[in-house]
Amino acid sequence: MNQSKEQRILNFVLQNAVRGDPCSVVDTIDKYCSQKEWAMNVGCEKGLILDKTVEEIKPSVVLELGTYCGYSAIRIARLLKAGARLLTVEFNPEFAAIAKQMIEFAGVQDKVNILEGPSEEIIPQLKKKYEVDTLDFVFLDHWKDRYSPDTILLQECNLLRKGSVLLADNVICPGAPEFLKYIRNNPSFQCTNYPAHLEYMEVQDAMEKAVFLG
Ligand SMILES: Cc1cc(-c2n[nH]c(CCNC(=O)c3cc(-c4ccc(F)cc4)cc(O)c3O)n2)ccn1
Ligand SMILES: [Mg+2]
Repeated sequence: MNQSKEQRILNFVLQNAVRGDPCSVVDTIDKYCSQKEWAMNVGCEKGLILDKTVEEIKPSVVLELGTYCGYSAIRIARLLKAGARLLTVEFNPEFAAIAKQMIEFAGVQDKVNILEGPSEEIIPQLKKKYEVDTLDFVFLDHWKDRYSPDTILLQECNLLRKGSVLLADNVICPGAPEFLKYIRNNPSFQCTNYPAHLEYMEVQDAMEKAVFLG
């Protein structure tokens, strides 16, 4: 049975990156996806915006929606302080299996917990099943039409506290118009837009940061 693109990306990392070195895994994925096969990793340009946000917040508990191959999970985990943890949610079992191997190869598995399933099922389980009190940082990178319903669900589940930061990928391409409308008209959020390009392409994209005001 021929390999998936995600399997090819993982194999390229296993053969070309340095085991235990998260930066080399990230750079190797970017090299493959810019030169050989496009893939929906956040990429290096938007990845720097993600890095700066994580370094600013110094979060203890992070939720990522949309793991894919684990590229942004590795970017986030490499910057987390000792004892901090990342919970990342992936809907597709094949992607989750690839991400698990990628995260282990990068050596950040002790900081990362991959939760398999749809976000709307996992979010209501975070407090009781995953012992989360509140989330310091949420990276939204999953199905774009789920960004606003899941932001509402996070509030309903009391998972946000004053100062919790949301960062959403792809608000221009593929686009999350409903989310932008919701979050920018909501007085409980302070929003900032970060124009960028779609990963590995000369196509306009942007990230949106939203700080929960409580
Ligand atoms: C419901 C639920 C869902 C998930 C979930 N897990 N994994 C994902 C991946 C979602 N990501 C994307 O679809 C995505 C797409 C593009 C893109 C594609 C094609 C183009 F032409 C241009 C741009 C670019 C990106 O940067 C993206 O992030 N969702 C997890 C849990 N619960
Ligand atoms: Mg994305």
